[in-house]
Amino acid sequence: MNVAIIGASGYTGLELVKILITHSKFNISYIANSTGNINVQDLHPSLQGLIDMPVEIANAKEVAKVAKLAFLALPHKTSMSFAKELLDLGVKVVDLSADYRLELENYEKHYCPHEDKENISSAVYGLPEYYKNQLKDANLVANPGCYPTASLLALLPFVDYIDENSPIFIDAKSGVTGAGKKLNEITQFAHINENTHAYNPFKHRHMPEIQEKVKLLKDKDFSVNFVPHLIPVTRGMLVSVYASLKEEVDVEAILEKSYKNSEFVRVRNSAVDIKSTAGTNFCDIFVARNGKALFINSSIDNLLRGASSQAVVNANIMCGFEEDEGIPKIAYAP
Ligand SMILES: NC(=O)C1=CN([C@@H]2O[C@H](COP(=O)(O)OP(=O)(O)OC[C@H]3O[C@@H](n4cnc5c(N)ncnc54)[C@H](OP(=O)(O)O)[C@@H]3O)[C@@H](O)[C@H]2O)C=CC1
Ligand SMILES: CC(=O)N[C@@H](CCC(=O)OP(=O)(O)O)C(=O)O
Repeated sequence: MNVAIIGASGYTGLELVKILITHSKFNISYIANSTGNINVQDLHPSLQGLIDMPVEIANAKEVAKVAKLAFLALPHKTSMSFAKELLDLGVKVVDLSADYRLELENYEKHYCPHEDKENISSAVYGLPEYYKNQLKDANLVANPGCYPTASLLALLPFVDYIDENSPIFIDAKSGVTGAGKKLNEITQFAHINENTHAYNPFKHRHMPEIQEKVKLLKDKDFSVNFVPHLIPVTRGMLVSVYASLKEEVDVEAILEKSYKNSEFVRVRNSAVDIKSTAGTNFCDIFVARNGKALFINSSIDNLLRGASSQAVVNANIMCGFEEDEGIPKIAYAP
């Protein structure tokens, strides 16, 4: 099946190219960014000798001529205009941005006015462990944010057992590629090298995404206290959830049972680390309990399980292919 990658000059766009080059069912037929006029090998020298294609100036009508599905690795706000046009032209869309992740009211409260309101309700949230059936028939998939992916996979199995009257804290740490390739002050080498800090505590736009999905999936109005941190690594994300249980339950058994059929969640018997998932679609999770105090620990690669490999898993499910077709599983460790 021919597919397009729009936003191929960005960090997640490059990861999509790398995965799709060796995918046995998807064939890259169109690659674009905002300027075009370059070969993909010159855009990304790491791809030299592996793929020889022009990079186009993104144009939905041209996509529809050559591809049946498009991956949008674009900033939010930009994505929705392309998605709307592509869907009208009969092209399936996997959107890596935030544009279709939230219900309309929540989106407009935390982002901006939405320009494609009619497609929001048909978008399926692309967390395969919880939305697989809906994904099979989807034409539009909203790929989750990297922080919500790692946080929800850790938190959801325990939602029914957590005491809602005690605060729940999600402490999350991301490598700098999480911020995309554009320059900004906090991702500059001189700032983040040998440095680390929280940002947007309790105010990050992924907090409402986590809360909304807990409500939709578990019918619980949890208030989560989400604090992201930037750490001086290129890729990787570590999440630590702290909460109180209603009673002392067997948390390891709950976790095992939740993911016993999930190939891409690995239950670990000791605290997780980011190198063991870097380069893969795995989410590693560990849980521990001290009386009623609960600690859940998850790790993903922000660019892969947090974005591009999860996007390809979603596309596999949408197109009736094996879920793990072409999906990276071997970590970059050491
Ligand atoms: N980085 C991460 O870990 C994660 C990112 N995401 C989301 O995925 C999306 C992509 O992220 P990321 O790869 O990091 O972003 P980057 O900033 O690295 O890349 C953005 C891409 O979008 C392209 N682009 C921007 N505007 C246009 C336009 N008008 N027309 C065509 N192309 C355009 C850029 O092209 P050009 O070079 O021409 O400017 C570039 O290829 C974002 O929505 C992000 O929030 C989601 C989860 C994790
Ligand atoms: C380190 C860093 O800056 N991370 C980004 C999140 C990246 C991501 O996955 O978010 P979206 O897909 O919702 O953009 C941030 O905090 O905004």
